[in-house]
Amino acid sequence: MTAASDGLDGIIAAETVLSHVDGEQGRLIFRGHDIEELAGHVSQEAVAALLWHGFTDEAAAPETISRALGEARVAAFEIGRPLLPAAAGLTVTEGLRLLLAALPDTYPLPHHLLATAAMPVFVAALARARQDAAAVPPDPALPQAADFLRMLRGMPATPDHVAALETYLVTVADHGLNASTFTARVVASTRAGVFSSVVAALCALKGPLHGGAPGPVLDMLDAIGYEDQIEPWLEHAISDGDRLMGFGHRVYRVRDPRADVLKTVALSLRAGSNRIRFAEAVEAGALRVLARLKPGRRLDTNVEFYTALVLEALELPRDLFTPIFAIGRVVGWTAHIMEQTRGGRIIRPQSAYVGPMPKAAA
Ligand SMILES: CC(=O)SCCNC(=O)CCNC(=O)[C@H](O)C(C)(C)COP(=O)(O)OP(=O)(O)OC[C@H]1O[C@@H](n2cnc3c(N)ncnc32)[C@H](O)[C@@H]1OP(=O)(O)O
Ligand SMILES: O=C([O-])CC(=O)C(=O)O
Repeated sequence: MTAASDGLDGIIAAETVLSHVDGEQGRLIFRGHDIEELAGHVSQEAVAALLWHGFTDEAAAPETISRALGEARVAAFEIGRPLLPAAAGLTVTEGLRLLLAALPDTYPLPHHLLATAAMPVFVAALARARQDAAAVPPDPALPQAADFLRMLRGMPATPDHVAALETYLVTVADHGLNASTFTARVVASTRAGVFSSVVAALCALKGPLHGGAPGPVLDMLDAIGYEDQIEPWLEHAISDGDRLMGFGHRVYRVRDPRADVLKTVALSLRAGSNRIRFAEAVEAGALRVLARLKPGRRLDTNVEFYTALVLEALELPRDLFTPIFAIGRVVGWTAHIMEQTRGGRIIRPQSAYVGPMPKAAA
């Protein structure tokens, strides 16, 4: 047997038509479209139409999907609202895990639609419940991004906020075989169903090394505080063995293309603000420090650095960042789940046993 690959690095574990991450060129393609062609130009529903195409029975037009998601948000609200008291005392991500796990496998709506629609409904209701505010019912006529902000805030969001969130949700919709998508595909490969696969994916996303990085990015900016502290603070963090959140990637050896897409969004919301200028200085300092202290590894900015600044500019609380990532990524998860269950075999790699062998019989 060959040696194990640490972290499955470089192992190709699935064929997919959904997305391609070109780590050398810094390019991300969704089904034949560069991310720059989609983000800021199309709706989340249009990306769902693109990624789900061929896996579902319903017509793939974005308007049809928008209507179906609207109806599914109403259904999700009916399922989730009575369960909110059970989430008291949990974080929003933990509450989301609980409510998603309660989606019944027998529910008579297409499960990829209900899982996708449930995300904004549950996140908004859980965030409001935390502040003793009543859940706001969905408006099925709105697109997901606009309805999420409306359900969260209890009032319609401004067009610039809706557009910024929409761009973010499109940007993070899919990303090859990242940890959460791989998890979704493993669970789907056992035929456990869409809801179980999505719950498992959310659990993988929750970790700080994957979708949990943007909140800590802001914590890092706050902790650094002043321009003259940037490099000393970062050097100290690395010498303590910490990782700089928002930097490094398993696949990209150059800058993550989504960083520039989201930097443009952050600038559009907060042009000329001290916060963005400071973040740019921290980014530049981090790249210098990483090149100096980790010379063997090409570490660059990843999607999470400017995600943090976009979500902060949208005045969203830090503990909602991971669940909001899930509102975008569920489109990719469900597409991969459907792709995996179309004839894919159970995912079952092997391990190399390095433990002791039984003692020979005396
Ligand atoms: C949506 C997303 O999930 S994007 C990723 C979000 N996560 C983060 O931003 C967290 C910070 N980044 C990281 O922890 C990593 O870069 C990961 C998890 C994203 C990728 O990890 P891997 O490709 O497995 O890199 P690996 O863990 O093998 O690290 C290789 C070397 O680079 C170093 N390194 C990698 N990322 C960083 C970082 N952000 N800061 C400091 N050092 C780093 C490691 O310490 C290691 O060096 P060492 O061998 O001297 O210890
Ligand atoms: O691809 C990865 O490993 C992590 C990532 O950037 C994502 O999931 O968007």
